[in-house]
Amino acid sequence: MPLRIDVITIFPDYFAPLQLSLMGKAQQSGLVTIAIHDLREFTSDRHRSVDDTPYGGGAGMVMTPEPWGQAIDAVVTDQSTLIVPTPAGKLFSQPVAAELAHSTHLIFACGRYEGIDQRVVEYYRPRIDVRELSIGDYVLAGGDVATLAMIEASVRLVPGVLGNPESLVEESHQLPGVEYPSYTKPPTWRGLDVPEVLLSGHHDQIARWRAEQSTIRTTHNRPDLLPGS
Ligand SMILES: N#Cc1c(-c2ccc3ccn(Cc4ccncc4)c3c2)n[nH]c1N
Repeated sequence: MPLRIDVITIFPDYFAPLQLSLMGKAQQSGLVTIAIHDLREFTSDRHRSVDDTPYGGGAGMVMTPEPWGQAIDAVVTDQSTLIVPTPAGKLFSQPVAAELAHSTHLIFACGRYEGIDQRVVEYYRPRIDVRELSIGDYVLAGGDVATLAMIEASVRLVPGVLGNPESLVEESHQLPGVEYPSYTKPPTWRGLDVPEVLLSGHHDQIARWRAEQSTIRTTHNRPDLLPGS
């Protein structure tokens, strides 16, 4: 059963990259199906409006609930998980990507402006799994880039999408800490040599060196990921 993904957005063109590379191959292989829906197709006024002023005042505009209700109702099933990217969401992570990769149907609601009327989340929460997710502690202009990131991180974990599942084992955020540095040909580049141990053929020594490098890198770049931190 392929993973089905429906993306609802006012900027469908943001998702053209999903036809390329690994994401494109995943769709061609039938492991994943991705459909992009223009929210404005679900409006009923001649201006195809999707936003209005916020109750309670404040800057900016808020996306009105009805177009979202019409758009989500058009694709939702009782197997759906509704993902709402928002700066206020729980942090998206590799474990969350793994959960999404094993879902049946994901609906991404890509908001813009100051976000989507909260009643959309409130309406669907009793009916299906609803997850408000953030991709990090910085502010984007909308949910589209976050959705691209979450789709790519999740789809690459769908069994069969990656040619060599081995490559999933040693990558950052799978293992405790971050991954070791990588090198390839040429053996010397602009006077810089590849670490000799990697050319030695001694697999135990290489494994030990890589573990040391992972710890050094994690300590320097992501001490928060060190065991016991
Ligand atoms: N995931 C995620 C995000 C977003 C995000 C996601 C959806 C929307 C919809 C609208 N905006 C703009 C906005 C809204 C409220 N406050 C400030 C800006 C969004 C931002 N920003 N940063 C993240 N890590």
